[in-house]
Amino acid sequence: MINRLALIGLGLIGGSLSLALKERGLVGEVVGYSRQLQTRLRARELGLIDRPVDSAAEAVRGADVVFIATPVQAMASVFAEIGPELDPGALITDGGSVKGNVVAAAKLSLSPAQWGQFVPGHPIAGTERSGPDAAFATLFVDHRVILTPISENAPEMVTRAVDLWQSVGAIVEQMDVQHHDHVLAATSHLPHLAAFGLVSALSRLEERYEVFRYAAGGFRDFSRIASSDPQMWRDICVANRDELLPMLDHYLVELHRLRQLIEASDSAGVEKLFADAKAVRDALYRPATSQS
Ligand SMILES: NC(=O)c1ccc[n+]([C@@H]2O[C@H](COP(=O)([O-])OP(=O)(O)OC[C@H]3O[C@@H](n4cnc5c(N)ncnc54)[C@H](O)[C@@H]3O)[C@@H](O)[C@H]2O)c1
Ligand SMILES: O=C(O)C(=O)C[C@]1(C(=O)O)C=C[C@@H](O)C=C1
Repeated sequence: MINRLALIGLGLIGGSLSLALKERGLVGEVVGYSRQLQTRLRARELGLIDRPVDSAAEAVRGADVVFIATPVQAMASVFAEIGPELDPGALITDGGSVKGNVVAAAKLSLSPAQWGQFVPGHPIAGTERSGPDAAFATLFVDHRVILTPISENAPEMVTRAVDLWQSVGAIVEQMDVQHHDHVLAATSHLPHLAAFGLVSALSRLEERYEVFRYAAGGFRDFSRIASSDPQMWRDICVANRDELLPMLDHYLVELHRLRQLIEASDSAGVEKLFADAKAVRDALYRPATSQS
């Protein structure tokens, strides 16, 4: 049970965590701060927070849990602002999609005595929608949450972070910060880059209006995530560039290989590449049978 939760960033992720805790009766009061007054008022109207405040520092005063859910590059200034106001017993955690830069920002802005309180986290759950209206209470149910504890963490703080996510139905795993950023570059950051890139490329075609008029299911499925928030994805791509760029190069090599096969009218080669990819994806998303 949390007495007072400080929520910094009142959008899809922060709002959904708050709704999930409130729905289960696991939190006393939720105090919220977001940059814009309009967002804070909307968050209260939607019941995501009980009390909007005018600064991150004010939000964390007296809180026993602090959850930061702003875009990842904004977290450095948040840590700097909240540091002097944090309760020494408070758990500080976040939902950022990149962990390396967030941990570096925390270490730079919090005092070494506070490092042990910060347990970095990342819910592998989301949608292409953002802002307080996008939040919903069931977002994390049966979804993985990756915690990337740091060596300074007090074991009690890690346990509290695990309990927090499990209490809203998530499956918690732990991994090393750098490994997290490597793996997520592949399965989350690269696909978003590909989707934004495809829509951008098509929108530059002279015949774009004609092209988009006939866009159907395939384009819709592939491009859904290009409707995601540009600021959030700008921050992720820049913060994780060291892992993302080699992954992008790896993808470009594969696209180039495919291009060569098609150019050579190598039907067998094209079919094999597609069949191998289909087998991998089918295995990943095989529908559950009644026996399994
Ligand atoms: N959207 C997803 O699918 C998803 C999934 C997992 C993790 N994440 C991560 O969670 C975090 C939040 O993402 P989201 O989808 O909730 O975004 P969102 O845009 O819905 O919400 C972000 C909130 O942060 C506020 N904000 C921005 N800068 C701020 C600042 N300097 N100080 C205070 N508030 C500020 C915004 O006004 C907004 O209310 C990001 O770090 C993102 O990488 C997102
Ligand atoms: O389903 C979506 O729309 C998402 O983009 C969710 C998604 C992803 O799967 O890539 C996006 C960012 C995250 O940090 C975690 C989850």
